[in-house]
Amino acid sequence: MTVAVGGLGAIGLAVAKALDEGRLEGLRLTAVSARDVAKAQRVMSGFASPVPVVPLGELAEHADVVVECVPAAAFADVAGPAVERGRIFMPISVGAMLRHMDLVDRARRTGARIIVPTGALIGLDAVRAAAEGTIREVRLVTRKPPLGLAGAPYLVENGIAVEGLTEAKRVFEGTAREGAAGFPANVNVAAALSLAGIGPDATRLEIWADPAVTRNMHTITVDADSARFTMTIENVPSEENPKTGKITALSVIAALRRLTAPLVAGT
Ligand SMILES: NC(=O)C1=CN([C@@H]2O[C@H](COP(=O)(O)OP(=O)(O)OC[C@H]3O[C@@H](n4cnc5c(N)ncnc54)[C@H](OP(=O)(O)O)[C@@H]3O)[C@@H](O)[C@H]2O)C=CC1
Ligand SMILES: O=C([O-])CC(=O)C(=O)O
Repeated sequence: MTVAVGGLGAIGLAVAKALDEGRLEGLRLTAVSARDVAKAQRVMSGFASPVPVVPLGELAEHADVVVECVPAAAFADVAGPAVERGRIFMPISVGAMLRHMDLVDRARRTGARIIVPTGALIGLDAVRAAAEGTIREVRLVTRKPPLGLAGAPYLVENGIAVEGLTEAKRVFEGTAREGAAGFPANVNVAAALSLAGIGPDATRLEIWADPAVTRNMHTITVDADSARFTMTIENVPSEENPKTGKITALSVIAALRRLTAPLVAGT
């Protein structure tokens, strides 16, 4: 299968490198997109097989699988053409996906498939299994260093300051949909959890700005007729973008690997 990657930042570059290095059996990188084309070409000069840098809307013309790794604002430029051409579309700006759920109906029509990786979160296999039965409650508590949240539209609109905090402060409580809208660069994990489980309006989210933590921490709690579980992940920030946990790119790589692997484990 051929793969195109939109965005060569913290996540996209790691994914493109894994493909270029031949670490994903049966998958080959054929195109990338970047805002700064000259920078992308410089970065790829170290690749075994550099590929064309094309506009986001053209990625789908170059590959069977289109991976979106751009800021939320550019999500639709990648997503629309990929789904329209019937590709496998892998979004990572999952908060933006919630505002474009019409893509699911379009995918049904074109034969495209939208595969949302677990990303920076944990346990979506168990959430999906539980959702085949009856789930009573899904809750996510996200705890981040205050600077990782600074500038989020919800904080700005509500005059909530996170600078100079000496103790943890709960800055948001609401639904995953409201959280994804108010914190577009921060809680993609809440959006992914909601899509795996009971949807963005029923999934509850709390966001804490906590000066005592150096990692992005996410705890999910699920109460279902089949099981009750609580899981926490503590994400090491990536060097390129401290808002993004290192495990996010690895999750995308693992999700790509299962597209062609002869054996896959996990739901
Ligand atoms: N699902 C999850 O669990 C997680 C999701 N995310 C989300 O994933 C997305 C990517 O994150 P991350 O890799 O850390 O972000 P970065 O900011 O590190 O990288 C984004 C890249 O997109 C490029 N870009 C921006 N605009 C365009 C455009 N119009 N055309 C082509 N390329 C463009 C930028 O180029 P340039 O460098 O030239 O500006 C940059 O290289 C974000 O939306 C983030 O919120 C993050 C963490 C976890
Ligand atoms: O924890 C992370 O790496 C990033 C995060 O919360 C998100 O974007 O949802």
